[in-house]
Amino acid sequence: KRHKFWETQPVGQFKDLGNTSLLEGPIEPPTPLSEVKQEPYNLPAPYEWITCDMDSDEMCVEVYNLLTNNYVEDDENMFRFNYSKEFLQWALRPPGYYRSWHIGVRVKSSKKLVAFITGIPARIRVRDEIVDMAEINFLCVHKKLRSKRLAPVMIKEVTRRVHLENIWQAAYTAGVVLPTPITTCQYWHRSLNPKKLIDVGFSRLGARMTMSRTIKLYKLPDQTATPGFRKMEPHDIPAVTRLLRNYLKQFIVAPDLDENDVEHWLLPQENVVDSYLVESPETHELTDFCSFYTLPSSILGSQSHSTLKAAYSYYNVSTKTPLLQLMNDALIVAKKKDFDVFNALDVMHNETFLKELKFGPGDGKLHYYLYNYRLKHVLRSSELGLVLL
Ligand SMILES: CCCCCCCCCCCCCC(=O)CSCCNC(=O)CCNC(=O)[C@H](O)C(C)(C)COP(=O)(O)OP(=O)(O)OC[C@H]1O[C@@H](n2cnc3c(N)ncnc32)[C@H](O)[C@@H]1OP(=O)(O)O
Ligand SMILES: CCOC(=O)c1cnc2ccc(OC)cc2c1SCCC#N
Repeated sequence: KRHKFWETQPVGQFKDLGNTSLLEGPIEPPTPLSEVKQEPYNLPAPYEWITCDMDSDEMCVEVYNLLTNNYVEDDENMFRFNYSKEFLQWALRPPGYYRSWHIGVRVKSSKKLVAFITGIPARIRVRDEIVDMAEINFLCVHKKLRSKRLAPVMIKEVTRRVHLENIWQAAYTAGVVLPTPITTCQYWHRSLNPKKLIDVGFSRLGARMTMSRTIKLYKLPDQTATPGFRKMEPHDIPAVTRLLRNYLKQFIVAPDLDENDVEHWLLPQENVVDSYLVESPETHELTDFCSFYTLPSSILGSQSHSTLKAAYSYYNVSTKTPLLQLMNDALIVAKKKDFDVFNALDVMHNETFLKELKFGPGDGKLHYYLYNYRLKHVLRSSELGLVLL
């Protein structure tokens, strides 16, 4: 498959696979800032760049509407991600964020927003190296402007703006195969509302299974099982940071989170992110942690339902409570919060609980990528400690 754009980029190329003489690390050295292109890339005549100020509610609504109608759909066009406005503001304004990395394309005449791409700064550890990176996300071109090679221009422009901040690496995921994944993960789904998933056509009644038997199969207790299981609160930030930093050490690629990062990414926010921990009733020490984020999807082509309420496993740490029991408690609280499904990737230690907690494998894959950073070997998904939104 020809990748006319990606073959020009400093990313692992398919032709290099197996070439063991290539060293791990940056593919190209940084450019002197004076040599970074100062002006934006050219867009086709009718379009202009706009920097999207996500503090502006009006701008947020425009971004929300573009993504709601034009962002990622599954292969069967059953669902389309429907990130909420408050989720987008959370995802795009972490500590140290750059407004200039929130990039839109407008139609000059109508001022209509027709494309979007974002970056946020992140410290990512790769083995023993801590690398300042940009996490690239929300690349979206309006359905009516597809296949016009706009995406490469969007990507080059965000790259240019990231370079201007003296950052030379990036991390991103995609459902499509590009040069070259550092690992490929599988989505797993745990039904919480099996009747709805059957109504919309995602799940089918098992052979020799009635609807009531199916509902019973996925039924969860009303209360969590772990003594000391409670919602995370602000005063927990230092202990959660210690717990998470220590746990993530075991993975080859993982975020290097400090207390400011933990405060932003893991302090509960309604309809955005939920975090729970286990505080030992005897010693009051924090022993375990689990979290999930809220990402609804529009249900395309269903008369009976318009929105799927989905929870996505985020970062989980088990040091005393078995991960199986901790995640079952996460399922219980997600069900109580009326989620229809709890999704998880097979990253970190997730595969140790997926089958036992009645997750089923999805047919979608998620490929992880690094930009301008070569890894000697493809990673197993269990060697990955990074979850992107
Ligand atoms: C140091 C800092 C570095 C920062 C930058 C790092 C890199 C960040 C990279 C971005 C990470 C984003 C992560 C992220 O947001 C999470 S993945 C979600 C991406 N968005 C969607 O799937 C939304 C629906 N689809 C669309 O809006 C369009 O189809 C898009 C815009 C996807 C492509 O628009 P289009 O109208 O369908 O296509 P053309 O304009 O004609 O362009 C075709 C070229 O684009 C390549 N392509 C297609 N999909 C891609 C994808 N998901 N990543 C990267 N490249 C992708 C494709 O291989 C081809 O190049 P090739 O000819 O070489 O094969
Ligand atoms: C019921 C299980 O499927 C999903 O939750 C879901 C929802 N919305 C999507 C929107 C776009 C989409 O494009 C890949 C997939 C989904 C999926 S499956 C993969 C995500 C997970 N887990």
